[in-house]
Amino acid sequence: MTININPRLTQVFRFVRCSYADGVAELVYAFDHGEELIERVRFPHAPAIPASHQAAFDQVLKLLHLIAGVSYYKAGVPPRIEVVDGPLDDSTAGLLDELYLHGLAEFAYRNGLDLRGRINFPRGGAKQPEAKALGLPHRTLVPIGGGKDSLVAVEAIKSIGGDATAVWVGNSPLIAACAERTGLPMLNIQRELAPGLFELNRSGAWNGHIPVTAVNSAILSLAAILYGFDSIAFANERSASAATLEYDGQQVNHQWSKGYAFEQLLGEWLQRHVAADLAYFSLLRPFSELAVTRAFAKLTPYFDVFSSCNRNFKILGPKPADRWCGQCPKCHFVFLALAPFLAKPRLLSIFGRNLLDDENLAPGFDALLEYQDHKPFECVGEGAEARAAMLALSQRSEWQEDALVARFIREILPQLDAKELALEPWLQPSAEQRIPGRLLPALAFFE
Ligand SMILES: CC(=O)N[C@H]1[C@@H](OP(=O)(O)OP(=O)(O)OC[C@H]2O[C@@H](n3ccc(=O)[nH]c3=O)[C@H](O)[C@@H]2O)O[C@H](CO)[C@@H](O)[C@@H]1O[C@H](C)C(=O)N[C@@H](C)C(=O)N[C@@H](CCC(=O)O)C(=O)O
Ligand SMILES: Nc1ncnc2c1ncn2[C@@H]1O[C@H](COP(=O)(O)OP(=O)(O)OP(=O)(O)O)[C@@H](O)[C@H]1O
Repeated sequence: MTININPRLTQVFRFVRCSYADGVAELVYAFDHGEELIERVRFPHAPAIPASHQAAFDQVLKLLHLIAGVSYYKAGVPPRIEVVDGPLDDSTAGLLDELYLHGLAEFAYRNGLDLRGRINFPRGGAKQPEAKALGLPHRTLVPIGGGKDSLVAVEAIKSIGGDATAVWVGNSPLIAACAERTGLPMLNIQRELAPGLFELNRSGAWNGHIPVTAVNSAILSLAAILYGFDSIAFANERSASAATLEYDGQQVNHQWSKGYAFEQLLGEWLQRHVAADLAYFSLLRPFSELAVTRAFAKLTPYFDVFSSCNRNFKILGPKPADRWCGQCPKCHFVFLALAPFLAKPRLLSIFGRNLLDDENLAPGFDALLEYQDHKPFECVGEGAEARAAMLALSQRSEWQEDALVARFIREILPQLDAKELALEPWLQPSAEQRIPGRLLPALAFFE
């Protein structure tokens, strides 16, 4: 198929239709009346949908269609959004307006666009009846991302004997290896972006970051209804709610759909519109990145399979030769955040090198510390927690002489207020969370 359209010049982004049959969801979009862009999500060994769950399933399928549209909408950001099925009820339109505005905030900032006032999902459709409980089985889907966070969530749930399944979207062998290592039952859902999107990208469409956690969340919500799970336990830490930067009065957060605002919006929408007994939440919400890395440092069986380096997860193009590229902000941050909690030789054996002894990486670590730069557009912790980790290392003889720790002691530390650099407060949980009561005992894993 050849897409003969410049999406930047289009007037309308259309949610054309969505359907589901035999384990495959089809999500169809178009710009103006141009060719259809079809994304497919494949659910393996999909059981028949019980009649009592059909309405709930249809609701989530529609929401998935609306959420996954963000990958295509961003290619053109035309002035109008049309939902061919008719206008949405106000609460659904509100959720989508928020998701597209904040989830695309980094995309807009980096492309010099201002999406405020531009994203208006059609509203005014009939109010939906309140969803009832479906009697979903007490089982938890635990999404696996290949990195440390989801593995900590897995082990916390295992520590209380929770009935859990490791689930992932896409065909990353690295994620599959992590899922296998958990020893849990596994579920791998495939997602195929419309090939036309890559053509549009090649011919000059707008491109940039999208809130991919929202897409994965909608896919897993559909899986929960389809296979019968009453809970979806993401591993999004507290630090994910902190903005990357502020620009023209707007917060820009690379991780917006990992943050608490989105968790509340989607979690409440699912309980109201889909099933009163479906819980969507993050098990790691009370914890900072440093509290999570401290917990992960004890999980040695995962050290030779996990990677937080996002370069492994590209759909197109080459993957890094090593699990850790060593060049990106995720590699830098995870190295720094694990260092206070792991024996140095162990850490170096995970990464295959000492990133803190490489002067060429100074700009990368400076950005993490928010020193002369803003936090990188990546899934990294807050600047203040990176500074706390660096201070902890600067007080340890085995790290003090490494190039970037020595530079921190010499150049950066004198400009900081030492009282604000303690590590201990970062290890304390905060109260903000939406974890269901039956899984709350899993938090003891972090003590
Ligand atoms: C792996 C990665 O980081 N990809 C980002 C990168 O994409 P790139 O062009 O280098 O290659 P591909 O990943 O192969 O993607 C090709 C194009 O496909 C489009 N696309 C891809 C996935 C998708 O869900 N929707 C899409 O539209 C896009 O046009 C790609 O160019 O750069 C892109 C542009 O900035 C990013 O959009 C790619 O990010 C992926 C969506 C992705 O999965 N990224 C996660 C690793 C990620 O950023 N996770 C965040 C979660 C934050 C959140 O709020 O959800 C995090 O870890 O902080
Ligand atoms: N392909 C995927 N399929 C399902 N869930 C995913 C996928 N990628 C990421 N996630 C989930 O999204 C959330 C955020 O991802 P994130 O990358 O922060 O976590 P992680 O990979 O577990 O840890 P790390 O921060 O070390 O990369 C986690 O709950 C993770 O499991």
